[in-house]
Amino acid sequence: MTSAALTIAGSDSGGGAGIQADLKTFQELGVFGTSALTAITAQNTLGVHAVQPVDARIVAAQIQAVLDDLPVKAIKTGMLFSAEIIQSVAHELRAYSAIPLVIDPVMIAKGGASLLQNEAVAALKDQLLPAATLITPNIPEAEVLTGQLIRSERDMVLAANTLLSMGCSAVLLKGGHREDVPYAEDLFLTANGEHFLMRSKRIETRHTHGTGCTFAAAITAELAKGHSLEKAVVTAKHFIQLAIENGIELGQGHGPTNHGAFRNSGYLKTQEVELIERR
Ligand SMILES: Nc1ncnc2c1ncn2[C@@H]1O[C@H](COP(=O)(O)OP(=O)(O)O)[C@@H](O)[C@H]1O
Ligand SMILES: Cc1ncc(COP(=O)(O)OP(=O)(O)O)c(N)n1
Repeated sequence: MTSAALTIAGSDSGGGAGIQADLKTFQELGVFGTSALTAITAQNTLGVHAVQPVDARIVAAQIQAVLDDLPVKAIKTGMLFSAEIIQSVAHELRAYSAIPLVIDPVMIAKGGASLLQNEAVAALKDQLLPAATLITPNIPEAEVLTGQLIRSERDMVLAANTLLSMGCSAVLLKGGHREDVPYAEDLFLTANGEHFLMRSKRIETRHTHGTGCTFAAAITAELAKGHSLEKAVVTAKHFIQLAIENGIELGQGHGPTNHGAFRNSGYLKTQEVELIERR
């Protein structure tokens, strides 16, 4: 039977991030995509022009409708916007704790627009993070969640450990925002003590819109297919590397990545990703 995955996220009218990126990624990786919309953004490659949150009761109803009927094998959250929506999502997912949950704690879009209200950070930490199989913060998000500055690989390890202490089962701290190194390096750490770095060549490109959403969606799709968390994060790193490398020439700002590049490569993993076991 085909596996389904559920994304609980905001809509990006420009198609590069949010629910659109998630559904394209699910499709590319052979998983049936389902969705619960949390917010509508008027957005393009230049930035976010407007945000309209969806009523928390409608968010809950969408989640119920999907989970009541479809064979969802993994769930991802993206833009959640408010404490009310977070509360409603946490409540709905409580009965489905056996399904792997990937939380991408989306806070700020590349153009600087806020996608999570400041007063919702506490709700995210208290109500949702402890339920996560994996959280995938970027460096600014990890700094907000931990209150720690992250400027080096050592800082990444310290912050990832602080995030684990908040109750999630594993952390993938994404290093795309680090400016001190010529590579894009992400740290994976589990509550069982497993840890490794995934390092890839940093690509000089404007096509980085939706990289975080796409990466977390690829992990979710691989989990939905039954792969282990470790295998899922590695395949997803290859997926995002190829998607960035083959970015699509659209828009005037931060252009979209190419969700079809991994399939077009014959699902081949790229030589650009190196796995580094940490001592
Ligand atoms: N210029 C780049 N070249 C290669 N990989 C990148 C680049 N920018 C980001 N990445 C990778 O894309 C993924 C998403 O990371 P990041 O950009 O940090 O997240 P977000 O989109 O949430 O800010 C990570 O695997 C990161 O290492
Ligand atoms: C609707 C919506 N959700 C999430 C994001 C942020 O996506 P991300 O992958 O972090 O990429 P950038 O916005 O940083 O390019 C979004 N923009 N819109």
